Amino acid sequence: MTDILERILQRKHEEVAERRQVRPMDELRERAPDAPAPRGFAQAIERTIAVGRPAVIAEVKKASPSKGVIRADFQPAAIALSYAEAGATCLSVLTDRDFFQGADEYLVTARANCELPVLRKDFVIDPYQVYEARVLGADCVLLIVAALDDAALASLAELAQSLGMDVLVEAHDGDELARALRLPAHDGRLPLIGINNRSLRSFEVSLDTTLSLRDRVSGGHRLVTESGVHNRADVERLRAADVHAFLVGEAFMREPDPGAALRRLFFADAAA
Ligand SMILES: O=P(O)(O)OC[C@@H](O)[C@@H](O)c1c[nH]c2ccccc12
Repeated sequence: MTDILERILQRKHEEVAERRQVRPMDELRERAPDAPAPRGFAQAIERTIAVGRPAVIAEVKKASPSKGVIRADFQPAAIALSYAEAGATCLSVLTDRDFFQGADEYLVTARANCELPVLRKDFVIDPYQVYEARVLGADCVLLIVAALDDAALASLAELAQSLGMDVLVEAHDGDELARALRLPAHDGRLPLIGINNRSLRSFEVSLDTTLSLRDRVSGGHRLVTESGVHNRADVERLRAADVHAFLVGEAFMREPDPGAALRRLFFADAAA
């Protein structure tokens, strides 16, 4: 079986090498302090949950390897605005070009068109991409446990946090979750813990992934459930299990009005 994660990571190594040629890391490092100040990604999530609302990280995603093109008429500025007006807490923007048809510009555009904190959704394997994320204005970066060894995971998380960003550390199973939970706090702030319901190896989706691991995430860690949330029953099942932060893409991106879809899924009362 072709392992999609391995293919993506192979290509990502090449891509980072290409980018370093065009724009050296020293240049990015020098520009990072001039980037727009981080908006407080984890803090926005905590504030939302503290007032009893679900924290929705709404994803701006044109296509994926498992689904192909999800949204043909793709306008990141309008999508970001629509999400913000519907009550999203944060945005997630795919920047990977070769497998998700994303772009760095989509992140810049989406962020410029609202006031929400933004996650750079990409396959981060190198400090270069962390500096790049901050220069683009990202407020949080995704780190995928399955893509990194412990040393790389810890140093990339530290770098992101030292640049003022939050980190969302993504796990798919108990072993990966244990590794994510071992990451230390930085200035008293722990990484956000993402549990991806979609296997990046087989594409299979099951909310049971989150539900079965839920109890292992406690204390100061905030759990974010990722992928495969499609209807109100899904949301209710997860909320009943004390899961209050949701990363959702496809269910919004397939609808003509993504913000209206967000409202229906999370905020409309049962009659609406
Ligand atoms: O479109 P969905 O099923 O709602 O999923 C969103 C998000 O969780 C998914 O895009 C994702 C989760 N982890 C990733 C890592 C890389 C690329 C994409 C992802």
